[in-house]
Amino acid sequence: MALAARPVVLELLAASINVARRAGGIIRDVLSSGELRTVDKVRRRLPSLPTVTAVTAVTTTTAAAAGKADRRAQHCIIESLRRRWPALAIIGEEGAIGGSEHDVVAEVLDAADQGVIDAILTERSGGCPSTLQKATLDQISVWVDPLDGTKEFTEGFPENVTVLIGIAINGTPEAGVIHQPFFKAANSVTGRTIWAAHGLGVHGTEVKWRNVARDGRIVATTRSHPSPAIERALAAAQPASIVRIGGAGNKIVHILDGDFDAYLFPSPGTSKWDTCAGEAILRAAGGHLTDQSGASYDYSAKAELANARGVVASLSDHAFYLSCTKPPAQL
Ligand SMILES: Nc1ncnc2c1ncn2[C@@H]1O[C@H](COP(=O)(O)O)[C@@H](O)[C@H]1OP(=O)(O)O
Ligand SMILES: [Mg+2]
Ligand SMILES: [Mg+2]
Ligand SMILES: [Mg+2]
Repeated sequence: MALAARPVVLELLAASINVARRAGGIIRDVLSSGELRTVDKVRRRLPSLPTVTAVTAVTTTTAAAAGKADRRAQHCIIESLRRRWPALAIIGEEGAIGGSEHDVVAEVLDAADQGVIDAILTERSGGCPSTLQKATLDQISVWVDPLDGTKEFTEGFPENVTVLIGIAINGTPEAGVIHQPFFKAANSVTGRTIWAAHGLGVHGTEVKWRNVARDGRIVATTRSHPSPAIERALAAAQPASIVRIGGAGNKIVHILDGDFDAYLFPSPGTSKWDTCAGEAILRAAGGHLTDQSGASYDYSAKAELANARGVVASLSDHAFYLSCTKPPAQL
């Protein structure tokens, strides 16, 4: 049953699911056609089995290929959305770039995606959450990271790569899409798209909460941007194990999948496009993504781009993880 007038933010969400998937296909194409080099075997920890490391050969690609994938994926996302909503505030990591018409999605609204959202709304008692119903285009800002986990993309860990599209209403992340171009599903389909909206729940994965009391804490952080503050916070968390993997979106997905409990990054380095989508999805699951003091970031179109006060993300126990990032008491 088509809704009378779909809220613009839900049309935008359905379109974002579609273009994120298309951008993922572009990234896979660039990797498969890029300059690939197979480097020596590397030992890496498996997130689901933190005490086990696997030795695998990895295929790397060049920074030029990563740049090309970044630019093409961003052009696909931003140009496709802008054709439908020319006045929409969209901020992309790669800045103002051109691109080929070939990468633009002519019809951004995929009927199937829109149908899934319509069905959720129809089944939801009370209909559409008023935050989503009332939002007007001028209140919306969209933050796009076309390829998160760039370093890992070039160093042979493509499974860390995600496409991130975050949708904020009056500066608060209310809907988001995280697409994993290299996710291998059980039915060997490549790619997975996780999305959520305020009050409509999380879709594309079944959110799992770990039993910390029984199994101990598993905490994740950066693989490629370490700092002493991060090491202090990890020590303070006294985790059963630590996972060091790339990508902001990737770490949010692993929290939702129940692979670990928190993402601790009490350092500058990430930007609004790294966290807007993940924050919206975590919030829809009942979790939190804040700065290291527990304050929310502002995602309105004119907000500062940098997450200057770090990132702490969790499904539960957020106050505990914030306490781990406190600087050592002044001696
Ligand atoms: N110092 C930094 N300089 C540039 N980007 C950073 C930095 N630290 C983090 N990022 C961005 O935040 C993401 C999460 O960080 P990490 O992977 O280290 O956990 C990175 O994938 C990268 O996004 P991107 O790859 O889109 O440039
Ligand atoms: Mg990023
Ligand atoms: Mg990026
Ligand atoms: Mg970057």
